Amino acid sequence: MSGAIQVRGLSRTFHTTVRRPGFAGALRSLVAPERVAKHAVSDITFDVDSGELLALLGPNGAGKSTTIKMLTGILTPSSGEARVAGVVPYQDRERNARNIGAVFGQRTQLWWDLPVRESFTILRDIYEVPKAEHSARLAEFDDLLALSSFWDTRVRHLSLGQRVRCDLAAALLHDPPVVFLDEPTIGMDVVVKEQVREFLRYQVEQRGRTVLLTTHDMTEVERLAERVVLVNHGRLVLDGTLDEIRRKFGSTWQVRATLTDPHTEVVALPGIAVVRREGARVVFGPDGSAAPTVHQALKSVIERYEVTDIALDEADLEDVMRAAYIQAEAV
Ligand SMILES: Nc1ncnc2c1ncn2[C@@H]1O[C@H](COP(=O)(O)OP(=O)(O)OP(=O)(O)O)[C@@H](O)[C@H]1O
Repeated sequence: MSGAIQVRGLSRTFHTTVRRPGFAGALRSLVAPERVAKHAVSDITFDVDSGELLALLGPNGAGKSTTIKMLTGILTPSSGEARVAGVVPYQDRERNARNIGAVFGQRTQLWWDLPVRESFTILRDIYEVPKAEHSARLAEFDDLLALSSFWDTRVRHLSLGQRVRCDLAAALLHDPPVVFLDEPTIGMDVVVKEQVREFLRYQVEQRGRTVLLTTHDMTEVERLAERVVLVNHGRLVLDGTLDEIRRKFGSTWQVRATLTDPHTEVVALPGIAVVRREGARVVFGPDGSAAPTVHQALKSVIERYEVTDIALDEADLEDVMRAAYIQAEAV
């Protein structure tokens, strides 16, 4: 196996009892409970390379959180195997905890009644971070996340955006090579979201951390991830770069060009059809074959024709992912 995160045939089934409706049903359930199996994650395999940010996407209930819980050692898989920085997380939780940072957007790992500063001191002692390193790291986090204005505020009094910024800093205080983020920016305003994204980009590009992120925010995916893994009903349905996914599911782009010479002969280019022509104005689109990305198409048109104006319409990532989900439903 290679990669900072290695997932092989990972599965997790939950067994729950269901209550039958009505009084008689409730009585029957008490005597003879009906057990149902929920396959939350089924036979998932993927790798995340060192220094890569991967977005794990999928509709509600697809199995993203369950996957992250297995990789952070909170849950044990029913079958399959995972390694995070060389450690099997659910077998060696303590070693795994030293190698990873985790933020679950809805929950906090900070001490509710303590000021932020004290929470950070406790974490410093737990992870045995030398004092000088701790101070240097806090200064870096403060620079990127502007934490110092609420250092002395009790965690319970922080706003959501402030609290998640503190959680991010707390998760990275012991310098873990691998970071798991489950919907880190949920409910944040756009300014704070951008601040968090900037912070994550810095952690990946400058600090070489490996990040596995789940989100329903497609702007976040576009800004941060090069590669995405899409799960649906617990199964992996797609693993590819954003460009590959756009090519597969988002073939609705158009390039609109105005030619310098309206008499230029216009022909189709590889993968690109002429959708419409009105004098100098030409609209190009994908020809249905292995179509290029909108950016490749733009380059081909500019290289081939002399134009006075060029514009592009691209299916946004929400549309692309919707098409991917719909196709996945049909499988
Ligand atoms: N402890 C549990 N017991 C029983 N079923 C569970 C348990 N945890 C999760 N599930 C079920 O497993 C499936 C996957 O849930 P999971 O939380 O992993 O989805 P998700 O992709 O993270 O969804 P969301 O985007 O809504 O957070 C769901 O059908 C959920 O109801």
